[in-house]
Amino acid sequence: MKLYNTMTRRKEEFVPLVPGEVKMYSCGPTVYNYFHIGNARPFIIFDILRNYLEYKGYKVTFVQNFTDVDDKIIKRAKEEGITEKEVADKYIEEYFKDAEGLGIRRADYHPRVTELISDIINVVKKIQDNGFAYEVDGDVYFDTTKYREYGKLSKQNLEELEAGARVEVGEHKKHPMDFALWKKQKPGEPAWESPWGMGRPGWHIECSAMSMKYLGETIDIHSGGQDLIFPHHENEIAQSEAATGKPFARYWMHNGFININNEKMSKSLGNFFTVRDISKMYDLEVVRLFMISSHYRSPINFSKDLLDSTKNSLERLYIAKNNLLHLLENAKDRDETEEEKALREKLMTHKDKFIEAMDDDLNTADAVSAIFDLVRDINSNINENSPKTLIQFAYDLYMELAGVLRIVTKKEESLDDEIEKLIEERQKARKEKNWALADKIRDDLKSRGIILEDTPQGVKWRRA
Ligand SMILES: Nc1ncnc2c1ncn2[C@@H]1O[C@H](COP(=O)(O)OP(=O)(O)OP(=O)(O)O)[C@@H](O)[C@H]1O
Ligand SMILES: [Zn+2]
Repeated sequence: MKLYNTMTRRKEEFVPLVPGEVKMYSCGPTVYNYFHIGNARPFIIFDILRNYLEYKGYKVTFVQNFTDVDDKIIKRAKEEGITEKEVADKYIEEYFKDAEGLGIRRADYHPRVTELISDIINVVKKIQDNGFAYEVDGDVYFDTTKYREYGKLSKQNLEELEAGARVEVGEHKKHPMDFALWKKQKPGEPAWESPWGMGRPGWHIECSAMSMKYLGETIDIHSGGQDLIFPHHENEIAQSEAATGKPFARYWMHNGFININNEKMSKSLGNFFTVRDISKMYDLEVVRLFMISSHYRSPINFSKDLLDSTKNSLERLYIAKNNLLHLLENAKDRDETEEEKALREKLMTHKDKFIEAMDDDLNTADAVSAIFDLVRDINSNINENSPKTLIQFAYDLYMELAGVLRIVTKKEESLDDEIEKLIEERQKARKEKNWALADKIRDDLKSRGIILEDTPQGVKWRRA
């Protein structure tokens, strides 16, 4: 498999450090809000990378952190009159709800900064002992001038960076690009004891410490959004390599942005849709399919129109799945003809295409196309006259590929049951002359592509 490595700026053959095992770390959310569609992109993409590596037979250990102490969380807690822990607990719980809706599995470890303070302090001490950090009145800074390779990920050199840098008032660092490993407590802020007095970790150090704790000093893949290349990942590399003297991560992967009107979707610009808001209008599986229909490094311009067309595409995938299930129920047991055997071969070519695409730097866009091509061939070649073995083969192949991307995962029964239940509710509302509720249920179903028809035999439904 080839992966694009930001460190070398080219696609490289992926070779894990230990054969058969992959250790990967992805920078997780700062938990002071619901996460938005832009944030969802790395969560979905790197979860798919993990699935795919497992599909290929690797044993994967995956870590994604929660930043649960930082300026934004402290601000949020003050605004709401609650503790930082309460803010973080709430949004971690909400993260898991939305992530589940998006089909994202839990990582093997989801460490939180506040639970690893002593590990973080130990890494800061190591960096200081190795001569790469200095203390000024309770703050500890990383000395960028001591780390010769500073800038190697973002391809910038220290002199140029220093020329453009600004030192904020109140900072006591020796060089403009030095950054905080440990921050002295300010009044009213959460703080922990340390060799440098009461304080809290800087942002970058948490990922170095967590990655080392759960995955070891050198890991295979480190990932996040493109905005993290500098300074976050550059600083993670400097800290980690200063602490251990070993390479920190072998492959650096970065996803492109979700934009709105060609501008990055971000909390600070206010141009974002939270996953939670979108979940009120769309099944989140639509968002997942939308996200993986582009290559992860390409920018995506987000629009509701795109979501609508993705919704229709997903519906087509479900119809094909349900057709196969219905065909299976009544299928004949008979031997396959030569032509039917040849069809198997033809269907398998789509699997080859799928794998070729995924092996080429996780090209989910082409992988999704391969699934649609497969579905097209299934629809036009498999019918009620097909033998059971062939229908089962087509169904298994389809579900195998969809399963790697974790799409088309819902069972038909559960969908049908839910619709029947809503129809009953609507009948009850009509009996009670609650026309508003009855209309609302009909319209909600319509927006999901389910059309109700009142017939003399009762209410019937069909897919639009
Ligand atoms: N518009 C976007 N498109 C793709 N990825 C994004 C986008 N915005 C943030 N990310 C990624 O989301 C992940 C979670 O980051 P985090 O919770 O720190 O969000 P953030 O950077 O604070 O968001 P914002 O930029 O909206 O303030 C990071 O990997 C980050 O690179
Ligand atoms: Zn990080």
